[in-house]
Amino acid sequence: MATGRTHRPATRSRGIPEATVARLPLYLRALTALSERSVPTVSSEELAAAAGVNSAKLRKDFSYLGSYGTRGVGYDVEYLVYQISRELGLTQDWPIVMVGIGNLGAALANYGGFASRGFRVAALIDADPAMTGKSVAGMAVQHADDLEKIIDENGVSIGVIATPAGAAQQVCDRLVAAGVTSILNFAPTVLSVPDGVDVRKVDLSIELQILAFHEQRKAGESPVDEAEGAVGVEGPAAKVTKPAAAKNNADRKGPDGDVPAVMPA
Ligand SMILES: NC(=O)c1ccc[n+]([C@@H]2O[C@H](COP(=O)([O-])OP(=O)(O)OC[C@H]3O[C@@H](n4cnc5c(N)ncnc54)[C@H](O)[C@@H]3O)[C@@H](O)[C@H]2O)c1
Repeated sequence: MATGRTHRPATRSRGIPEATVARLPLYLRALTALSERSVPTVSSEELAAAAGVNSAKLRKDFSYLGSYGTRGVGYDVEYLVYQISRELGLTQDWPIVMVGIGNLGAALANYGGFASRGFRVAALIDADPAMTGKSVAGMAVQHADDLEKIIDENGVSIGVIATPAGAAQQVCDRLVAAGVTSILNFAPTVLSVPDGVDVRKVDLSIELQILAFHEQRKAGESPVDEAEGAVGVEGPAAKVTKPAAAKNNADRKGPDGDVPAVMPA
């Protein structure tokens, strides 16, 4: 019988804000680096700087975990690593399946960072019969016909979709019907899922488009300059004034300024 598939993140049921949940991996990454250097304690300021977060926000975030540190000493690094890992559900094994083992799927399968963070790639699945049995990242690719069986046998609750956009919804529906309750979607399409299923979307081209927007602003070429003289450019975007755009840009920066590369679906 499959295990773990009805697990919901305890963090939400315990009332930790989503924004705090989204920062926990940043703290964990910084803390893991400290732990690897055998640093025993860290101040909120040092940890905030290492995680790229404002220190007052960090203290507030940690208060949700019931972790307040010791005045003059700071936070115990090992204990915080444990606490945050537990809060994120990383103290247990999460088998994942990847569907669509083309260029991107194969690259993801070869990425060692999943396993080191507790995500075991249980199966690689592709619909192309020519891919079946092929070795990718040391695993034999399995045919999509067996998707339901593979999910059941491995107790999978997290699926990664790296198929073409046109196939993604159908793959998603099959994953969900088979018991998957969390999906990481790389395909450039919006997925419909029933209540109780979480979808996170990664789209690097959107990130590049946002960077292009800011590059354009830095170069002092706001669309409004061109729009004013251009024919047929209308709409709210063309009405943005330069100072407002500059303010928006400034608002994005600061200690928490990075827009996460993984956007909520
Ligand atoms: N999110 C991002 O930042 C990002 C970056 C690159 C690519 N992509 C997207 O990722 C997807 C994959 O890109 P790619 O370059 O690897 O494409 P690809 O064509 O190399 O690979 C797609 C694979 O999916 C398989 N496939 C098709 N239908 C399937 C189905 N129903 N079930 C199982 N497997 C199926 C194909 O056989 C193929 O092996 C595309 O949707 C692409 O747009 C996203």
